Amino acid sequence: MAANTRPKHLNFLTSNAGKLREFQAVMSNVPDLTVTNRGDVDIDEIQGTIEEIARDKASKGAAAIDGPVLTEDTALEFKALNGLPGPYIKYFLMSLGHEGLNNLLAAYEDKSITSVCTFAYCAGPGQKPILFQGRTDGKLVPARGPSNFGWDPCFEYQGQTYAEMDKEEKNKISHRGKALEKLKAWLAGGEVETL
Ligand SMILES: O=c1nc[nH]c2c1ncn2[C@H]1C[C@H](O)[C@@H](COP(=O)(O)OP(=O)(O)OP(=O)(O)O)O1
Ligand SMILES: [Mg+2]
Repeated sequence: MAANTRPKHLNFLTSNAGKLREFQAVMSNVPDLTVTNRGDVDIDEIQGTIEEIARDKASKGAAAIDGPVLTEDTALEFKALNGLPGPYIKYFLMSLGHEGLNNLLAAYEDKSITSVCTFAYCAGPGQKPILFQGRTDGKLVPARGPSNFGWDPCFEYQGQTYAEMDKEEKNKISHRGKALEKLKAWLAGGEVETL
């Protein structure tokens, strides 16, 4: 896609306030870009790989609103569990809570986890989504810090949990911050790694 055909507007479909807050903090000052959000479009999420789920969600979103959309999927991979819960982390978190997530790794010495953020841009119904992915390695720990965004209190990166960091600090090193750097570079016409 030529640089001059890259979008000047992003309509981010998400019902998650934490995702939206971090997205807006990074994207609201991008030159020549406007962003909007819709949280009311219900998209059934399929089972599959992170990338399959991300593509399907963006395609369904574009069909639902009959226009261009940006969607995002977040996964949390536990190394000792060969990548699970991965894209199903939402349901694990809802059912088990922070303590239950830690219990999943009680039998394992290796507490390594990776947060994975995948933004998907779909230019309209029937168009192939373009994926921008960011990954950050960390450690699963008992909850520390404010509990206002998902599993943030349990994700430790270099001695601090995501929840203990201030917002700017998290965006600098997080899965979402890295994915948004790729998206921004692409919007500016650059060659970036997409999926
Ligand atoms: O940076 C994060 N720090 C902590 N927790 C996070 C983060 N990012 C997503 N999360 C949580 C939200 C949900 O429990 C699950 C992802 O599920 P996921 O389907 O991608 O999100 P969602 O359903 O809440 O919003 P959406 O409307 O965009 O699908 O991980
Ligand atoms: Mg979801």
